[in-house]
Amino acid sequence: MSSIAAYYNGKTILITGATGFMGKVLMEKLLRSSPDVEAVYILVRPKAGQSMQERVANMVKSKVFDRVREDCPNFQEKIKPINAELTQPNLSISAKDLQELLSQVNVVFHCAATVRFDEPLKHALLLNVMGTQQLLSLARQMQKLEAFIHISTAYANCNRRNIDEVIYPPPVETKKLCDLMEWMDESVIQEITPKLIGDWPNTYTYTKALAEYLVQQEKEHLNIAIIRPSIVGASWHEPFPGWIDNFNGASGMIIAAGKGILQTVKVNNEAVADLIPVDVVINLTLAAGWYTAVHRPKTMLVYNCTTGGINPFCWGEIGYHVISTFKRNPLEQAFRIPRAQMTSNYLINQYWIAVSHKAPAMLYDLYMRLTGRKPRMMKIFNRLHKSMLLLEYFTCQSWEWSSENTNTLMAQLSPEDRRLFNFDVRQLHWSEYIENYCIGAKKYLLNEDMSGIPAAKQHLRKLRNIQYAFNTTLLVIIWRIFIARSQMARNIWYFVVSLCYKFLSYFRASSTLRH
Ligand SMILES: CCCCC/C=C\C/C=C\CCCCCCCC(=O)SCCNC(=O)CCNC(=O)[C@H](O)C(C)(C)COP(=O)(O)OP(=O)(O)OC[C@H]1O[C@@H](n2cnc3c(N)ncnc32)[C@H](O)[C@@H]1OP(=O)(O)O
Ligand SMILES: NC(=O)C1=CN([C@@H]2O[C@H](COP(=O)(O)OP(=O)(O)OC[C@H]3O[C@@H](n4cnc5c(N)ncnc54)[C@H](OP(=O)(O)O)[C@@H]3O)[C@@H](O)[C@H]2O)C=CC1
Repeated sequence: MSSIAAYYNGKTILITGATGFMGKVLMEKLLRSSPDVEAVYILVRPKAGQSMQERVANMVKSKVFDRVREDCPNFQEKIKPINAELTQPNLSISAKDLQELLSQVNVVFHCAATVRFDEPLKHALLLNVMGTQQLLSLARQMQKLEAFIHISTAYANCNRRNIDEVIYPPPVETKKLCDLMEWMDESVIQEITPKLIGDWPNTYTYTKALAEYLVQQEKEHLNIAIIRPSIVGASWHEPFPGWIDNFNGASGMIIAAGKGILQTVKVNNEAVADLIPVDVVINLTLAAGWYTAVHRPKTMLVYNCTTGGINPFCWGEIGYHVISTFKRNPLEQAFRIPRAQMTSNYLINQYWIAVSHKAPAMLYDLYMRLTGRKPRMMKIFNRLHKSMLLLEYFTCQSWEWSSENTNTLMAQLSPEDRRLFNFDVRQLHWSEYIENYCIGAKKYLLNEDMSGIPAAKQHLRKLRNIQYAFNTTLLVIIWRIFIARSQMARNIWYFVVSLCYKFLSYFRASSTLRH
C-alpha cells in the first residue's frame, strides 16, 4: 500500500485556489488516491454572478473529475466549500466555518494567488502576500495541523541565474511595503511600481518572492514546505494525458500558434523551456505534504520543481513539435497555416510581426468591413502582442535550479509511492508530451472534437490555395509596378534570373559528372 495515499486517508485537508488549474488537479488526485480522506475543505469566493455553491456544483461536473467520478461516484460529498475571499480581513470566513477549520484541519495546501503578470502591485500584494499572511495566522491556531504546503513559483527569484532550494531575502521589508500600500494613492503606486519591483519582471514574481520570505519569517512552530514549479503545462498522465483548462504559461501561445494567429515569437531557440506537467507538480506537492507531516524536517524545505537541469528541452524544439502536431491535428477554423518564426532578434521579430501578423490582420479586417461585418483581427493581434511582450522575459533566457531536496524526497519514497506519485521527469518523453499537450488543448480547452480533423485539414488546404493565389497576384503586381516600368529594375531582374540559371546549369553539370 502507498504510504502517501494511506497518510491522507482519514485526514481533513484545506485547499485554497481549488477552483484554479492546479487546485482542481490536486483535489482530483487526492480524492482518487485516498478515497477515505475525511474531508476536503476548499476556500471559494462567489464570482461572475455565481454563488459559491453554484461554482462548486459546476466544477465537480467538469471533465477533470471523470476518473474519480468513475472510481467513487459520491466523491463530491467529501468536498466542503467554505465562502472566503483571501484579500479581506480574516479571509471573510464566517465564525462558524472558522471554528470548524480550526478544530478539524490536518493539512493545508495554499495554491490561491493572482498569476497575472500585469496585476496592479497593490492587489498582487494584498492577495499573494497578505492573503498568505492571514492564512498562516489561521494555520497557527489550527489544533490538529500537521503540515502547511505553500505553492510558490520557480520564477520567484528569477532576478538570479542560479536558484537554490533556499529562501532569498527580498530587497524591501514586506511589512513596510504593505503599510505603504494602505495609504498611498493608486496612481502613485502605479507610477513607482517599476522602481519598487526593481529587477523582477512583473508584480507576480515579485510578490511571490515576498510571500516566500514572509512564510519563512512567520512560520513559528508550523511544519511548512514550499513547492516551486516552473512553467506548469498540461498533464503528462493524470487525470488524462494533455489535460489543461486555462491559457496561462505557454498554453495561450501554443493555441495561438495552432490557430495560425501567432506566426512569429521572440524566443531564444537554444534557451531551456522549463515546462513542467501539472500532474508532476501535484504528485510532488502531495509527497511533500506527507513527508513534512510524518518526518517533520527540522528546517523548512523548499522543493524546486523543474525539468531544465534533469531533462532539458529548448524553445526551438517546442516550437518545432507544436507546429508539426498542429499540421497533423489541425485546430478548427485556423486563421492561417500554422508556422512559427522563432527568433531572439528584435528587428527580425518586428519585421515578421509587420509582415505575418499586422499585414494579414489589416487585410482580413478590410475584407470584413467590405462585406459589412465587424473587423476583429487587429484587436486580437494587439492583445497577442501585449501578451508576447510580457512573456518574452521568460522565453529569451535560461535559469538553473538545483533540485537536491526534490531528489532526496524521491529517494525516500517506496517503489509503490514512486509509481503512484511519480515526479521523476527523467522519464518524460518531450515530443510525445508536446503532442498530447496540443491535442489536450484542442479537446479540453477549445472543446473541439477529434472527428472534425478531416474538415480542419480541408480548411488548411483552402488556406494554402488562398496563399498561393495571393502570392502570385502580389508577384504580378510587383512586376507590373516596378519591373515592367523601369529599365534599371528590368536589368537587375534579368541579371538575377540569369545568375539563377547559371547556378542551376552548374549544379546540373557537376551532378551529371559525379554520376
Ligand atoms: C510555436 C509555439 C510556441 C509556443 C511557445 C511560445 C511562448 C511561450 C510563452 C510563455 C511561456 C512563459 C511563461 C512564464 C511563466 C512563469 C511561471 C509562473 O509562475 S506561471 C504563472 C503564469 N501566469 C501566467 O501565465 C499569466 C500570464 N497572463 C497574463 O498575465 C494575462 O493573461 C495577460 C497576458 C497580461 C493578458 O491580459 P488581458 O487582460 O489582455 O487578457 P485576459 O487575461 O483577460 O485574457 C483574455 C482572454 O485571452 C485568454 N488568454 C489569456 N492569456 C492568454 C495568452 N497568453 N494567449 C492567448 N490567450 C490568452 C484568456 O483566457 C481570456 O479568454 P476569455 O476572454 O475567453 O476568458
Ligand atoms: N500556472 C502556472 O504556470 C504556475 C503556477 N504557480 C503557482 O501555482 C498556484 C496555482 O496556480 P494556478 O492554479 O495556475 O492559478 P489559477 O489562476 O488557475 O488559480 C488561482 C486560484 O486562486 C484563487 N483566487 C484568486 N484570487 C482569490 C481571492 N481573492 N480569494 C480566494 N481565492 C482566490 C482562484 O479562485 P477563482 O476561481 O475564484 O478566481 C483560483 O482558484 C499559484 O500559487 C501560482 O503562483 C507556480 C508556477 C507556475
